[in-house]
Amino acid sequence: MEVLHTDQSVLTPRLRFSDVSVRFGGLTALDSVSFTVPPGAVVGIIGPNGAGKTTLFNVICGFNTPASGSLELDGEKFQPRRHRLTRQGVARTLQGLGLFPGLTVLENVLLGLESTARHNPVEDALALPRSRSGEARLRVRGLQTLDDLGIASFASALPDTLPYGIRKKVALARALAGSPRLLLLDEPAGGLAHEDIDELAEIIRSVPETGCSVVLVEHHVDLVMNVCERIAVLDFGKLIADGTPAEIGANQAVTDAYLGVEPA
Ligand SMILES: Nc1ncnc2c1ncn2[C@@H]1O[C@H](COP(=O)(O)OP(=O)(O)OP(=O)(O)O)[C@@H](O)[C@H]1O
Repeated sequence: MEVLHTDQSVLTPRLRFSDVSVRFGGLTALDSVSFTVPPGAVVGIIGPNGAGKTTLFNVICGFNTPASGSLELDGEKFQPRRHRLTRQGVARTLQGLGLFPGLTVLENVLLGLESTARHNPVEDALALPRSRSGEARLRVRGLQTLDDLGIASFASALPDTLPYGIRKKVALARALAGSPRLLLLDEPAGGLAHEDIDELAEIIRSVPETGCSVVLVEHHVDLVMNVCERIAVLDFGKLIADGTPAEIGANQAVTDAYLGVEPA
């Protein structure tokens, strides 16, 4: 496949986070934080416990409203609507799995597609059930996503019967099924064995091939260093560094704040 080398700096960022501040009473969880996520890039967000990483995700998902600042998605003002996020092109995986134990793997993945499915306005107005062809299309898309992650053979299984690493992939498939523009991964390596983390790294690296950008919050620094082209570092709600993995690895302030500290 021919690879086009584009200068990312001239492209409109997939996500622009501008001067965003979030306060909880007297606590400033994010303090005028700005960074961008280029199209088709994997960007890592690291920082010690309480640095503001989850709050940053929550702003992008509309769960926390900034006191000031703004967001843009593909150059347009972005006002996240948490119940319509998938339709806005943003998907998120949770720190836990968030799978429904009573639904099969495929049914769990289809939940990720439900909210993106373009409804037929007449069917909607009359509260008619989704057409069979529409259902079939969603199932094909769900199965394709499972297949892309190498887990199509588990489509009919219940999640609790599967190893943790597979269940993690199911959660990822649910997020990817709706073909998001931006995928937020919240500590995806948590609870995974070493070999599963290597496989996860491969998957994360492959996501931009679909045109989707990734923001990765992760304590597993090796994973972040391996898969991200840029890394933003938060400490006490402030952005203390933003650069390539090599730049971040060589940054003394980052080492002091975070890299020297073994995560719990
Ligand atoms: N809803 C809330 N109400 C009050 N304080 C909050 C709330 N959510 C987060 N905080 C505080 O905001 C700060 C940032 O928290 P946040 O969870 O974003 O950090 P984090 O970097 O994700 O930490 P961790 O790595 O432990 O998940 C912390 O001091 C936290 O206690």
